[in-house]
Amino acid sequence: MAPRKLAAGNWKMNGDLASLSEIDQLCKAHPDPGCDMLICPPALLIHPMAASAQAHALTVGGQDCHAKESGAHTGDISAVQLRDAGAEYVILGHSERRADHGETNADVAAKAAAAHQAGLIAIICVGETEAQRDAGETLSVIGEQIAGSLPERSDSANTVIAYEPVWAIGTGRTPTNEQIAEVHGFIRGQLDGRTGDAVNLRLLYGGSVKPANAAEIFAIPNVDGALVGGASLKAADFGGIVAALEAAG
Ligand SMILES: O=C[C@H](O)COP(=O)(O)O
Repeated sequence: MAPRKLAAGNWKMNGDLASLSEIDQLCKAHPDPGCDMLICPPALLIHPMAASAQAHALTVGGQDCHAKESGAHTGDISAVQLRDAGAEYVILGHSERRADHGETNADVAAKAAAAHQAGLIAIICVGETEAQRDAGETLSVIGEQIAGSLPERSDSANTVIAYEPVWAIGTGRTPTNEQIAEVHGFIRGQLDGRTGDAVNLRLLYGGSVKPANAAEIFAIPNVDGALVGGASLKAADFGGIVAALEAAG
């Protein structure tokens, strides 16, 4: 059976305790969603959000984790600690972490292995910069990121991949449907042979997804959901994306 599609929200460094009211509204509007619904808030909000999500069909995730389980790593959070706080997923290798914190594919693979060990589902992000796309390097960059960022024993139960072209994040620009289809088809092919169940591993598209363009994006082959930034902050916007994913079936 094909896995349920996934609407994932990444709040990035936005939101506070008062923002939890958005979660209440989202859960009330979608008490029994026809897809998996996930919000990854800043770390400080994971525990209270997970507590209010407990009675609802919402899961909560982290935005990063350390590769080690514990120790002298000031300011970092381990996968085990995320799990303890109520997280079920963790986003890893987001382009903002790769750029701001110099995370390499090997770093991402080590973090993903720790996430799997802790029982978290890793959402591993890949994507090309505009310069790489213009240079015709999109597929080779993504091939390298997939090869280097997925630890051994990655499968559809513990891993999700998000394709996020760096130039589409927060810009209002999106690739053409053909460009998304090409990259998602390519990623599916790369997974074949690496995981026993490549066909079931969920591939998300991320980058300026809004209620207005969600239905069109979800109709593209091999798009199993979205990783949403700005439009995940408000219940009404994210709810519109959830509704489009439900309608896509
Ligand atoms: O993780 C989410 C992505 O970076 C997309 O962000 P955006 O929807 O604001 O473009």
